[in-house]
Amino acid sequence: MFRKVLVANRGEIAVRVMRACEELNVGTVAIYSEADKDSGHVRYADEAYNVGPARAADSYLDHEGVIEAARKADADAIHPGYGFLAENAEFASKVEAADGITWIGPSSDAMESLGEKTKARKIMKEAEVPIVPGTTDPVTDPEEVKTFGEEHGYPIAIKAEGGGGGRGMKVVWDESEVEDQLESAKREGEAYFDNPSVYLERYLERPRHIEVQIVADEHGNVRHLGERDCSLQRRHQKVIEEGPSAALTDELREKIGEAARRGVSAADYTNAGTVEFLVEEEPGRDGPLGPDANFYFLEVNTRIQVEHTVTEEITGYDIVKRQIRIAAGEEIDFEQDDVEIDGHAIEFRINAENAAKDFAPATGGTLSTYDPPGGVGVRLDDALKQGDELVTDYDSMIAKLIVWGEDRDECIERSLRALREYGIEGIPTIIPFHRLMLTDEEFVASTHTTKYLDEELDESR
Ligand SMILES: Nc1ncc2cc(-c3cccc4ccccc34)c(N3CC[C@@H](N)C3)nc2n1
Ligand SMILES: [Ca+2]
Repeated sequence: MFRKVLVANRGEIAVRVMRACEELNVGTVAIYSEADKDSGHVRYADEAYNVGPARAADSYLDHEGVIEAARKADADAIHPGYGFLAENAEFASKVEAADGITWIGPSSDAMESLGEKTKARKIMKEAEVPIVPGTTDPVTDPEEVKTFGEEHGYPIAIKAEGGGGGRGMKVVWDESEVEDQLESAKREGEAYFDNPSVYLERYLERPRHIEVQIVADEHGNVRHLGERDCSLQRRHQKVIEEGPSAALTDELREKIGEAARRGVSAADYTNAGTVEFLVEEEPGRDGPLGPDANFYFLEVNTRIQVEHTVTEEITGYDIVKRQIRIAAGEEIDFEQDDVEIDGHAIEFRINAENAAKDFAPATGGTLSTYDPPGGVGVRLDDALKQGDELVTDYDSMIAKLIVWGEDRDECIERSLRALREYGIEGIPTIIPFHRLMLTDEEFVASTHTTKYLDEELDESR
């Protein structure tokens, strides 16, 4: 086991990783930028190193600065958290090459191959994981798109090979849009991902977005820890995640979980990761998806995710501790059949944004009141205390409220109670928005699909 881990991140996820280290009797090292010198993750760590000015590129994203801090602290491992350098294969390979410092995450090779969407699709196809019908090689000219359209019909998704997350997708609704959309997809690919290559997929109009949590050790053991339903999104921004998915039958759950295991094994993937799928409601069917509903591989997230907490609450496994233990060479000590999903959990991202002003991020302020909720089934992952100054140099998420209930209804009731107890004054947050969502009948009926919030919000605006 490691002696000391440097957490190359900030905020709630930095404290989350340090809590796992504490339980493993591993020392904790924080890094911070000028903007974070009084922040919670610095307070929590055994020791802390300033890595530079507020600008992320000169601090949290500075490869050499982070590795130098690990050297100074004599840390023997680095955990990247999510965001920042978590999926940066180049940084991972620098850490792999740094003597005496272990990268807590998948190998840089696995990150490389799964980060390139066409390569990932080839690997999945080989492993007999269903992929969204489309190409596994890049397309370059409009004729190829039109031929695809004749064969598969419209709409077509044109995706950037280096894309993922909420970016890098153009939807072509009919043949007349092909030239323009192909050109803009290539331009965006070049601009955002430094890679103009694009590929095609049939565009699924009302899919559910299901993601499967994976843990895999360095001895060939791969387990899935069930799924999370992230269909409630706003402009590709997740605001509420939950698990298990009310839309899946046990049979479909098993099929999707086994497909995820096969896929990551084929990619020689290790540590924690998430396999994203789109699940297509059967035409004309309502309610839970039928046993032969179609599910398709979308992409792999080669990092711990914000919403890993939902899986921890319904399975009881501490995924971050598993990451650290796997990176230290330990074998996974449970079988797939030991994994049980118990109850229901919902995670609410607490963003310092003003929902009434189109979710505009807060521009500053002091947490004059900070009263966290508590009680049965209520978990709060944050790095805040009353009186803290809001740091606005990075993303707007300041905490995560995760609620567990014996079933989804109890989880919703308990969430409403926790959101009522959660007192924050001095900055705007989206807590009122979450309270509203929990009373929305489509949410409660859990029939929403990925386009839900954009439509809902557009109507309500
Ligand atoms: N062929 C095909 N059909 C429908 C899709 C719908 C989406 C999508 C669109 C809008 C919100 C989403 C939320 C979660 C997951 C996916 C989406 C989608 N995304 C959005 C970003 C990237 N993660 C992939 N790809 C899709 N691909
Ligand atoms: Ca190394």
